[in-house]
Amino acid sequence: MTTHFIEIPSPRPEAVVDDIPKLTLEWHIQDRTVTFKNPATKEKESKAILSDVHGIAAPGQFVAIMGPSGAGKSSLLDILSGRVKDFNGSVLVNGQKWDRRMTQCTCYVIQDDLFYHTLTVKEHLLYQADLRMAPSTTLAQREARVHAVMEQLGLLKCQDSFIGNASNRGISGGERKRLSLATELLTNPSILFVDEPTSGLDSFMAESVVHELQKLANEGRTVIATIHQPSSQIFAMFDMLYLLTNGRTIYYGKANQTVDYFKAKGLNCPSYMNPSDYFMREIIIADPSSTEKVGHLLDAWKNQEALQSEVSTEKLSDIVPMTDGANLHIGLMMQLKVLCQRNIRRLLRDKMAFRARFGQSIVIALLAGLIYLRLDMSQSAIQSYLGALFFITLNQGMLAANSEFVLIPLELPIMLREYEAGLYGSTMWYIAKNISELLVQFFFPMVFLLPLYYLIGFGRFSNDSTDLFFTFYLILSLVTSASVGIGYMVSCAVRRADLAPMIGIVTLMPFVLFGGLLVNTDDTPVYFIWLEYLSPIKYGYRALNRAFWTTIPSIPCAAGQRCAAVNGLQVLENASLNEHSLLYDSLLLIAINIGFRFLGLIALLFTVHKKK
Ligand SMILES: Nc1ncnc2c1ncn2[C@@H]1O[C@H](COP(=O)(O)OP(=O)(O)OP(=O)(O)O)[C@@H](O)[C@H]1O
Repeated sequence: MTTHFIEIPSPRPEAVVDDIPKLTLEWHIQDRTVTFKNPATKEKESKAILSDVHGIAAPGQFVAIMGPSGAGKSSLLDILSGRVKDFNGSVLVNGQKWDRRMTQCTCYVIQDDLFYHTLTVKEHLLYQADLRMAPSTTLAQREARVHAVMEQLGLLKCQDSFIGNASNRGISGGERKRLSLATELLTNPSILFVDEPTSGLDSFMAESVVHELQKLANEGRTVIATIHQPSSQIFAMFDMLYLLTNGRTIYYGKANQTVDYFKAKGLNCPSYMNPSDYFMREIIIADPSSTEKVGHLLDAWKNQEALQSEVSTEKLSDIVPMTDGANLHIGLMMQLKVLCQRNIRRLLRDKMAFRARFGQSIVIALLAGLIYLRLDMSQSAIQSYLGALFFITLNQGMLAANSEFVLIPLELPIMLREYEAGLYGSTMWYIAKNISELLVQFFFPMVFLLPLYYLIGFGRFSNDSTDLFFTFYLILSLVTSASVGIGYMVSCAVRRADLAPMIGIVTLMPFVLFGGLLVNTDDTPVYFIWLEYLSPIKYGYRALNRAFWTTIPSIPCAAGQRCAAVNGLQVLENASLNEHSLLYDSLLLIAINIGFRFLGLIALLFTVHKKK
């Protein structure tokens, strides 16, 4: 008989790990129907994406779910892993209903490997161990576990390499996939759900990742993976094959018996052809003749469907997950600490972003400093000073908000993934982000202000130039922080890196218009007054002006000349900037900052709620 398989030496049961609870998963799905709005007809439509789908996966088995595109593979995996609960039918673990405790014995390895690219492999795993492992574990135990999973998945040699991303080359695609697996293995799960572990990998990398999955199954775990176009070598590593087409099961059984099964149904896989390619071609529904052929195959499977795998006898009540069911989550303070530490480390590591922001601050400061270099105090200079102070406030506000418009949407998928894995609440992530990034909001205003202040010479007319400098610095830091608050609010609400900057600019523009220079406060239309109250630019600009002009006792005014103002106080009065004290504006900057951040949190909670 022609063989379609290549023998791959496999690390069989001698590697079985005793302390993994043995879990058998059994599913009987009558149907899963989705309702959606048809964009063409604008009508609501229902579509059955899975019907009459049954199966069983035992400990030690590596089950591959395959089928043409749209067959329902990911939908099935979502149901089996408990991510989707809206279906008719049941999913049982060792014969009992899936409960929350069991979730701790399973993991879901997603297709998109999402990481903070400036962390190293080992750092990423250590933070994950801090977040995932039971609070009763010691640091030494967590480090030992991280070392063990790195060793298990062949990541030791790249443990100190940056993970990287598309623009900063880091570890390879295969290593990223293995890192995704390693992350989930930290808690030693019994059942692994893996969504397309080989996508985007070359054949060698794909094989090495599937080999790791095979090893994990051989250790006594139940591994269920959706796989696209496996090579013959990869196909030979599957224990069980679950073939779906059009939302229905067309075959489920031993992978190495598939060829014989289909041969008996009249589909003889040609010698030396990859069996998976052959089946995919034969079970795809493309035209009326294939509809009829596939219909016969579906009926044939239905007639002989018998799930023979043995159900594990281990009782669910005896199973103690490694994460220690009673005390799964680390405390809130520990979550906050780990999230803050991780955020600070990844930000400090992002040297490119740091240099770009640093360079941007210096270049703009030098440019503005040279334009307004050592301005004299004269009637014509009043306008220039007002312009310089507005530009300084505007620049800090715009730059600070702008960078957040893009950064949060890029970070949200990582947060959502970790949130779904139950590592922390979204509020805790947001609080940690707010705290850990505060330092940055006080650093860059200093970089910007230091050269600019002395180039323009704001302190020349003051008795205490240093005091004025630090007043300027404090105001600019508060403007920066409030603008970051706007950035958080907009990006948490919009959630898309391509749209958030556009919406962000539209949000900022009214704050700029009513910032105090372009429209005199006394001339603001009544129906837009509320925008003035929310503008950090206005409070910042007004506070800077008050700090500066109160140091100007007189402005030269020649006899017969029409003078706009003869001292600083008059300038403030003419521009309607004399209404409130510096403390008042500073407190309002803090208040709107808290308000924007609070709205950002509400938007984030809404995003998370919608994802559920
Ligand atoms: N929420 C939804 N609304 C509308 N259609 C959906 C929804 N979820 C899934 N589908 C449809 O159900 C079918 C199965 O989708 P699923 O993603 O499970 O297929 P798949 O086999 O994983 O496909 P692929 O291999 O291309 O990823 C597809 O036709 C898909 O368009």
